[in-house]
Amino acid sequence: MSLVEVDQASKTFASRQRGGDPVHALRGVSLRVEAGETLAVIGESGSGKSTLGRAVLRLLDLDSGAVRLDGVDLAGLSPKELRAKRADMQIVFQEPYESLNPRMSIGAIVAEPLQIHRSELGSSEIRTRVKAALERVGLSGNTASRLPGELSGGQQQRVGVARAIISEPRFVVLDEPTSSLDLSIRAQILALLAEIQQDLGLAYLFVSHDMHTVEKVSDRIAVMYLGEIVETAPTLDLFRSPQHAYTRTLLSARLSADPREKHAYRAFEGDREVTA
Ligand SMILES: Nc1ncnc2c1ncn2[C@@H]1O[C@H](COP(=O)(O)OP(=O)(O)OP(=O)(O)O)[C@@H](O)[C@H]1O
Repeated sequence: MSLVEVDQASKTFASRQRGGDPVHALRGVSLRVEAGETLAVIGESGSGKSTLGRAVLRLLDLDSGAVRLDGVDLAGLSPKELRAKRADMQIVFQEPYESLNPRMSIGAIVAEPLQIHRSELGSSEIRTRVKAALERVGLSGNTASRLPGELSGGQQQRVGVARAIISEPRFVVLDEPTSSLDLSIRAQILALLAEIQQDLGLAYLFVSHDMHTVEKVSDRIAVMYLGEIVETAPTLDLFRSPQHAYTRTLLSARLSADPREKHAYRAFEGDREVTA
């Protein structure tokens, strides 16, 4: 049994445009995440990566399919049981500032998961743990009294990481955790995430559109294209011998993550590119 198992997950959204076609964000996606590993999910913008990350944590409901943590189907849990499971699975978002309540102190933001999942802890124990979590991510304990707007982007993302790890999860979804940051800061946050993974034995689902990043951080890579996983392989194998045409296109660096570019008109069927 794997730590996280996703079986045949499907999700369709009504179009955001009036009269538009429904969007099949996930089409029968299956994957496994083992304890302590990093599985990267890579694909261009709109391929369904964030939807998958949220569905895995049951932050949104699937139309069909199942997500299991330790073999337990999350859809079968009561709200109370799901809350308890959430201590074990957390998320770090792409835009740190948007994911932090601007009116809450950093201390209150980082303490929140403990207040939800460990309500038996007293306030002085919570303060001690918040300080330790902030220090663990390279921030001083007195950052707790500051507001998100007073911090740099990199510091804000460190707060996002502290909030994700304070409940001692075993699985964290990293939804493009560095793509809004400057290049020099990106490397620091990636190094921090790797250290924390080692220390805590965490498993990551690392959502990204950037092959260079996932090459550095992942044990295995799942490639998403139009709501489907077209290929999953250990990182080295995927780079050495990509099986699917879309993976080869991603690797050839002809493809950027910008959907306005020409590649958006490329199409892939089975394992080959179909040119119009
Ligand atoms: N709540 C929603 N309502 C309607 N459509 C949605 C909703 N959420 C996502 N979508 C659509 O589903 C598809 C997949 O979106 P998703 O955000 O999962 O892709 P992504 O690969 O994470 O892209 P990005 O890297 O741009 O975030 C897109 O076409 C998106 O517009």
